[in-house]
Amino acid sequence: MGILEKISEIEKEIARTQKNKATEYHLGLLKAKLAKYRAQLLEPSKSASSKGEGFDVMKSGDARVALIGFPSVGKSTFLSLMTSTASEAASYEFTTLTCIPGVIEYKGANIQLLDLPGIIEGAAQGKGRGRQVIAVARTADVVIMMLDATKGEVQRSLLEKELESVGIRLNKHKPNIYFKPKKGGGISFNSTVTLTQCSEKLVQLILHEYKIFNAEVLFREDCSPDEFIDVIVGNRVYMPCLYVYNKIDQISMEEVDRLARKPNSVVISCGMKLNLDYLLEMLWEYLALTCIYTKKRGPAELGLEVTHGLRLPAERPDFSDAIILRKGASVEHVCHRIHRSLASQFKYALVWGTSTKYSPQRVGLTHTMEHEDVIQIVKK
Ligand SMILES: Nc1nc2c(ncn2[C@@H]2O[C@H](COP(=O)(O)OP(=O)(O)OP(=O)(O)O)[C@@H](O)[C@H]2O)c(=O)[nH]1
Ligand SMILES: [K+]
Ligand SMILES: [Mg+2]
Repeated sequence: MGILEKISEIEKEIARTQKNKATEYHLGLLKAKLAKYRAQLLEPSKSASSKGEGFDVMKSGDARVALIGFPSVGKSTFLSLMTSTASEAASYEFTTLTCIPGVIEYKGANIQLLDLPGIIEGAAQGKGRGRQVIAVARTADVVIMMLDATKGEVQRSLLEKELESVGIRLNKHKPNIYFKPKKGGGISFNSTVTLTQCSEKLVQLILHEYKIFNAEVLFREDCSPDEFIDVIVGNRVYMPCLYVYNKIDQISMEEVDRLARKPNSVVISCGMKLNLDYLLEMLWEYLALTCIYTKKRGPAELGLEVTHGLRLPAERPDFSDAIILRKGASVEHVCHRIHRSLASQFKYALVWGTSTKYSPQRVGLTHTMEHEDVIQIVKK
């Protein structure tokens, strides 16, 4: 039996097994098996033909966004609208056959936007150019799942399933489980919270399925067996995903309203250029980027003024050249971005902005920066 058949057998068995206390272990085991076979399926094949020609686009800019969706939902139209790159759009399916990069300039950041071929059900198993598309999606910071507002919700759940099956977890955080395989000592199991979905016995069963007999496991969260399997397997990608419903010019106001209220969703029309600004705002939030401006010490601050009582103006921050960092970045991150050795010469920094109580405020390397803060670094 091939792997695909094994997978479908297990999926069928899971579907027909009633979920209750008595079947809990059996189901957990089936899920562990399923994850194992899927992993085998995804192992890169040795043949060169599976390599995607035209898919190896260099990462550039401050962040990468991948456009994923069924054929003809408007991905290429969107790229051509938001960037200076033109990507062919047409009314027939599979117009786009490779990965086409463009750049969105927003709030001083360069966001790389990747247009990709449409994907269909079975993409994860290699249908169409599904595997290459999904491989690119894994490298993104945010996925935009573009949907045709005139089509039903089934497209969305099909795509979610495809991405899920290759270890991409959308809008989920990494399960808070400490897991460390050991050389001996058996399995030590602990939890800091009450567990309602996993037990020590189930955890052991799952670990045995992966031939792990010695390990330390600590649940810090009430996780499900699937989440525990994700931790064991390890190569999961936790990806923010924005669901974008395009072509709202074709549906009723009531329907637009209903879609717009869904979590993680934005409604747009590329054709009529509706709501694109709001989409950018949402995208910015999902990318969780922070712009920091630097300011040199002016002559006044260096004590060079006082000629004829004339105050020389302090140097102005350079607002044209922001340093783009991840949300939560510290002063140390800023230093590293400016120069490799700056952190080691660091004495203190002055920060103006929302991250400090006073403007400016003297801060150390561990201070957390916020969006649009201005910083001046003083060296030893
Ligand atoms: N009514 C309407 N049509 C749109 C909108 N956006 C795109 N289209 C049309 O939808 C069709 C498909 O657009 P594409 O941009 O080629 O779609 P795609 O997702 O890139 O398609 P593939 O590359 O084939 O996967 C084109 O005929 C577009 O003109 C929109 O907002 N409203
Ligand atoms: K198309
Ligand atoms: Mg296209």
